[in-house]
Amino acid sequence: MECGMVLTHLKVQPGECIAVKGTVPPDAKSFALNMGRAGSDLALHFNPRFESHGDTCIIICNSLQGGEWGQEQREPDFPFQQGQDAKICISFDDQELTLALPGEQQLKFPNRLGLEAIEFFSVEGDFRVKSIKFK
Ligand SMILES: C=CCO[C@@H]1O[C@H](CO)[C@@H](O[C@@H]2O[C@H](CO)[C@H](O)[C@H](OCc3cn(-c4n[nH]c(N)n4)nn3)[C@H]2O)[C@H](O)[C@H]1NC(C)=O
Repeated sequence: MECGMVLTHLKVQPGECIAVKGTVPPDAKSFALNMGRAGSDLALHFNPRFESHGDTCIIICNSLQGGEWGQEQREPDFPFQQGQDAKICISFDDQELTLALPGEQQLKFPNRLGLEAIEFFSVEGDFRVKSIKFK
C-alpha cells in the first residue's frame, strides 16, 4: 500500500489530542491512520474502507504488535463521504484510545499495547491531509 505522511519522534501524552483535517477523494477506496510506537507496533490502525478487502463502508480498527495483527474491531457506523472533508481527533489514556469522528460520532479502541505516549503517526491511502494539530 502506498504511504503518505509519516511522523516520528513524537511525544503525544495521555489526554493530549492529535487533530487531523483532510479531504477524502471522490474515488476513495480506503485510508488508514496509524499510531503507536513505530510502524510495526501500532496501538491503533484506523482503517475506513469505502470499498476494500471485500468490505463496503466500514471502519476497521486493529493493533499491530511486532508486525502481527490483533483481533479486528469492525464499526459499521461510517461517517465518511467520498469527496468530502473530514476531521478526526485522537486522544488516549491507559485504558483506551478515543476518536472524535465527523457527525459527532465517537469511537473507542482498547489500549492493548499499554501505550504511554504516541511516538509514531502515519496516514496512508485515500486521505489528503490539509492540517494536523497537536493540542
Ligand atoms: C476472512 C479471512 C481473512 O480476513 C481478512 O484478512 C485480511 C488480511 O489480514 C484483513 O486485511 C488486513 O486488515 C488489517 C487490519 O486488521 C489491515 O487493514 C491490513 O492492511 C494494512 C494496510 C492498510 N493500508 C491501507 N489502507 N488504505 C490504504 N490505501 N492503505 N495500508 N496498510 C489489511 O490487509 C481483512 O480485514 C480480513 N477480513 C475480515 C473480514 O476479517
